[in-house]
Amino acid sequence: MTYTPSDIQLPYDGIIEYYPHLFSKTVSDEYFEILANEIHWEHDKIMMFGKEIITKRKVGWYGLKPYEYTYSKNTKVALPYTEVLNDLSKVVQGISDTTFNSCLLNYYHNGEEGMSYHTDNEKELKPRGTIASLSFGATRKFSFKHKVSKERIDLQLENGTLLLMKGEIQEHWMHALPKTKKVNTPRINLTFRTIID
Ligand SMILES: O=C(O)CCC(=O)C(=O)O
Ligand SMILES: [Fe+2]
Repeated sequence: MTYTPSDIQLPYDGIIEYYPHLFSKTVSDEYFEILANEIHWEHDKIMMFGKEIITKRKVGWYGLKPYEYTYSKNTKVALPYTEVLNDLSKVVQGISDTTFNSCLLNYYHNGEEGMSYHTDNEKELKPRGTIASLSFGATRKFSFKHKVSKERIDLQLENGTLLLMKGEIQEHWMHALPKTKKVNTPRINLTFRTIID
């Protein structure tokens, strides 16, 4: 099966590929349930204004090896892929023509949980490596903001959507999952990544 991305693009300095309905609603709902139940979800610790904060959002970190991943001065050791993570990894690898070895998962209980502007440029990651982001559950707005021009591009990430972030994008564009009072249901996001071995 070949998949065609939508024609949504960043105007310059990086590439996205956006696949609005990679999975049907039925299949996506099944993935949501399995991931909600089987992932070892933990609250995340981040540094904010020099203080350690425990997020309401929960995270999971999985890999083909027990990779260590440090962000905001917090180190996590990857758990082994589950069967579903293995299946999803194969699907996104086929579409993106990339080999991933790890997956960061985020569980947002509702719209009051989000992620502020950042780039996925941790030193463990392969430079300019593609990142594949799968979304299940509630539709949420996802925003890109250019570091210099401040131009903003918004997408809606629906249940069963795939977003690829490619090339130099992390050097020039930040991304965020803005908080919103309009969403009362949970969302799970998976970002498949390549850690340098
Ligand atoms: O939940 C999302 O869509 C974004 C997650 C994200 O940016 C990250 O995990 O680095
Ligand atoms: Fe990110």
